[in-house]
Amino acid sequence: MIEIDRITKTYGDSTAVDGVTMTAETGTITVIVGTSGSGKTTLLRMINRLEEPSSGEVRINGESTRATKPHLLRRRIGYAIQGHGLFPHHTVGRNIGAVPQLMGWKKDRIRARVDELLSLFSMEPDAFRDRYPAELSGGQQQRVGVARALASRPDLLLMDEPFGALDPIIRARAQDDLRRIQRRLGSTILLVTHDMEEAIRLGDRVAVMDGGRLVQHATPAEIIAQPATPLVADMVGDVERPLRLLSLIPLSELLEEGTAPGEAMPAEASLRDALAACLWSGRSAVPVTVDGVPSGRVTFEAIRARAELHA
Ligand SMILES: Nc1ncnc2c1ncn2[C@@H]1O[C@H](COP(=O)(O)OP(=O)(O)OP(=O)(O)O)[C@@H](O)[C@H]1O
Repeated sequence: MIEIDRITKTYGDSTAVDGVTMTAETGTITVIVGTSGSGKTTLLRMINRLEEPSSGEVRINGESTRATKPHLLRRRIGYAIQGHGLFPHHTVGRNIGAVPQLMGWKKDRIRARVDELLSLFSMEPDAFRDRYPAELSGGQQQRVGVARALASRPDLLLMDEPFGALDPIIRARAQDDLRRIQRRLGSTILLVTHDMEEAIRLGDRVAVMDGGRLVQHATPAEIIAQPATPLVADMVGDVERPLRLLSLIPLSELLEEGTAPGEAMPAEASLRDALAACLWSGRSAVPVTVDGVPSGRVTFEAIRARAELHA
């Protein structure tokens, strides 16, 4: 469990983080979201003591971070940043194995860990282990950056805009991967983003920062249903944009051949209605009629892909 206890950071007269208190349970993802300058990065960097708090403290599993030397603390806490920060002259394998090596793991154990992580991120170990970062695509570099941060099974993984540089479609895949791997490994993650949609998609809990303060800390469903401040409401409003756009597009646009179970919908109905029908009834597609005649189907996957184009 991570306990952030009345933590504050001031620079001269200005307060970057103002008395933030919150708890993150082990094995969960907490997403810290807020506009530029709201103090997210400063809050994150106080957890691994890249910044020292002006007051307050952080406890990891009951132990104050002040009790551990910063460089030792940082070996226990993974850190992944936008633009991945890979060592350009080291292979993918050496990059991922960097922290285990510092911790004195045996070669075989490091190798096994590197291969396990590459496989988890859908990168064939034999094909990628010995490549250099420059020989990878942006998305692959980003995955290696996250794999490196996870390599030593840290108590905690801090991620600062880890997907900020990725285009929206790859980004959605990267988020899905992270979620799957986090569940599999049981990692505890604190992730910073300015993107409320990412927060809602990834977070077990979402922490919204505004002007250095924590203005809401709740589940994604609570944030959507009961935004605590007008700013949170605005941020949530942006998320609905893809949904609003789906409500303007008729089923006829994504009509494909095939059948689907359940009640049919007319081709003039909106993608939003079909999405709701799929989610509500647990179907992966709905049958569609044109002028009352069964004429094919629209799949959940196709709607989702379309929504992502507008994200
Ligand atoms: N080293 C520093 N010296 C002085 N002021 C700083 C320093 N670091 C951050 N600040 C100020 O603290 C405030 C919070 O910055 P921080 O980087 O934590 O915000 P953020 O929410 O992460 O923003 P962004 O999304 O733009 O990265 C800002 O007003 C920033 O200018």
